[in-house]
Amino acid sequence: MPNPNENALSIRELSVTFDSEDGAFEAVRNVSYDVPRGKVLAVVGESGSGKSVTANAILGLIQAPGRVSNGQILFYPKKGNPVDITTLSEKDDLLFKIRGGKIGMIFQEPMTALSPVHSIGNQLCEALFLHKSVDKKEAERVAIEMLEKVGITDPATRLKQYPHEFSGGMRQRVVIAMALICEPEIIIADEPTTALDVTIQAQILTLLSKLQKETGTSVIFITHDLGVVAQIADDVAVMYKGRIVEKGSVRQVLKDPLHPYTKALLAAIPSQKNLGARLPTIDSVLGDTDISTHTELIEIGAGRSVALAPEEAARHSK
Ligand SMILES: Nc1ncnc2c1ncn2[C@@H]1O[C@H](COP(=O)(O)OP(=O)(O)OP(=O)(O)O)[C@@H](O)[C@H]1O
Repeated sequence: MPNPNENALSIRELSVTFDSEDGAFEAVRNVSYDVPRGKVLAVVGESGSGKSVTANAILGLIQAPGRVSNGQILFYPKKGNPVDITTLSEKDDLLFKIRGGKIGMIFQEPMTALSPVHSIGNQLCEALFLHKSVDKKEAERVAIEMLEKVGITDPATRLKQYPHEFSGGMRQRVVIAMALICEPEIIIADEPTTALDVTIQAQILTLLSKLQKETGTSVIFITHDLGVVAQIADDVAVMYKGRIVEKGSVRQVLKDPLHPYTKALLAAIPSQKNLGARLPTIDSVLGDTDISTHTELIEIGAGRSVALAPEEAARHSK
């Protein structure tokens, strides 16, 4: 499994299927994307497009009636051999090491990531005990340092407190500290600011961006908001109904979106210009455009791919 591009992770032709009495439903279809080391890849798309199911597959978290029905998820650790995560079972020690250790996770809703009955300090130290060989004193020192890094004042006192004693924004800072404390090589951030109010959202995004640059961690940032993508990401993959319909660098894709769905997502971003105006819905921008017929991604050069009719894709080829 060579890795010429220095990616931290490469997904290849991944499909995830949910079986039910009514038949099989492919929630993720033939998805391929790369997460370059030290960079931020945004995965954007509306609710139900398959962003979270893909992220769960990366962590080996697809459970029955779901299954990975095709493809590979290649993790390239900085040290050691590449691993195809789809081949690991729940009993595998390696999967345990990867989940929460090499690959950290920041969820949308901080309370799902934190236990209400344990102090913040206990939870941060527990994460360290699981993945690093440290004693209690060292774990507490690292936990205090981590809380400081995420902007929590008086960390030694805060360590003894419980999640309900923190505001929503502060709780999300704790979750970020939890995700980063084992020095993961990749962080998956699944809509990490959606549950927060707008001012706090901006603070959390700035914090994430700063920490990502300081630590050089690779990030998969899941969102439905292309506005956020512009702020935080290097590359973007746009998902629609389980497939990727366009991918490339953020600069290229936002400046010159080619797929009708990407164009519709861009039109739906609130901006200074349309402040106060009613934003168009994605369906209204798409109108009668049928975007279901061209499902294969075609490479058009400069690291960019788009699912368009071949003759149309050829017009955009560089
Ligand atoms: N456990 C499950 N059983 C059956 N179908 C599922 C299950 N989990 C997810 N799905 C389906 O897979 C599809 C993709 O869901 P997914 O959660 O990945 O979407 P998403 O793009 O992350 O949306 P959101 O932004 O709302 O989280 C959806 O149609 C969803 O209903």
